[in-house]
Amino acid sequence: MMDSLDTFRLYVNDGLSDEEIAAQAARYQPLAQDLRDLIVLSIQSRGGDDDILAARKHLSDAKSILERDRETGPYGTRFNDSGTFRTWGNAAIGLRNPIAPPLDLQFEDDGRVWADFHLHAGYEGPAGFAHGGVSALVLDQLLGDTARHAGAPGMTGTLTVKYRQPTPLGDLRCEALLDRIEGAKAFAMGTISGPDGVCVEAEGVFIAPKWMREQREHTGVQGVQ
Ligand SMILES: CCCCCCCCCCCCCCCC(=O)SCCNC(=O)CCNC(=O)[C@H](O)C(C)(C)COP(=O)(O)OP(=O)(O)OC[C@H]1O[C@@H](n2cnc3c(N)ncnc32)[C@H](O)[C@@H]1OP(=O)(O)O
Repeated sequence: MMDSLDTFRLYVNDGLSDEEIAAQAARYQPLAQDLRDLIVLSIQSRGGDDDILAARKHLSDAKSILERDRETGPYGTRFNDSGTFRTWGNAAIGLRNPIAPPLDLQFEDDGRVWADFHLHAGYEGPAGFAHGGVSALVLDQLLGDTARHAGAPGMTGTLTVKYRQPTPLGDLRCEALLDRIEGAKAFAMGTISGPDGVCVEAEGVFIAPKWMREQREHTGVQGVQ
């Protein structure tokens, strides 16, 4: 089990300049998008044996190239001296993660957090609709980031999800607000909406873990992102 020390090892100031970060984003983001396209093609291709074998050979070559120089393990949270944070492996917002829809969260001054996003055919649960676990993933991230945006970052303690109507695949919007903060706990609520209105509602409790609260007491620093 990871303890708080292990967690801190995944919070790294890697000293990159903002220019270097922008160059990395420009390099790796298109790769994640290509892989997202491949996820959809894996489901939708009608290729025969020859086409699929040929495509797999290209993918195998791509894997060999990408393996030449690589890291191992999770990406963690990286930041630099100017305070640019990167969670590029994150399953919901990670710029380098093709599993992420991704959510491009918008943070408003009034505390509201929202994103327009797209769920492709790879997020299917019931025929033609989004998997309920994927909706929960989106809402967990959205509400967690809403708590963080309000200055109360924390781990999800409880996420309550109410599925009002099936969520169609395709273009969707999610939005959330902070409800209140009580000590170590921040309460946020939000929705996912499709063309016919709200499909999913959620409430979440985000809790600053004990070690983070102790760190705050000792250092006065609010904690990690
Ligand atoms: C690495 C760290 C960075 C964190 C900063 C991240 C910020 C960046 C945000 C970006 C957005 C990410 C969005 C994705 C977020 C996930 O996906 S997180 C992953 C899923 N969640 C987890 O794995 C959490 C696992 N559980 C835990 O780590 C611990 O049980 C918790 C939730 C941190 C609480 O532990 P604790 O600090 O020891 O709690 P404890 O002192 O016993 O209780 C504190 C208070 O919380 C209440 N409480 C405790 N557990 C619960 C619960 N499960 N439900 C409701 N209330 C509870 C207690 O009753 C108590 O209330 P009061 O008595 O103060 O009224």
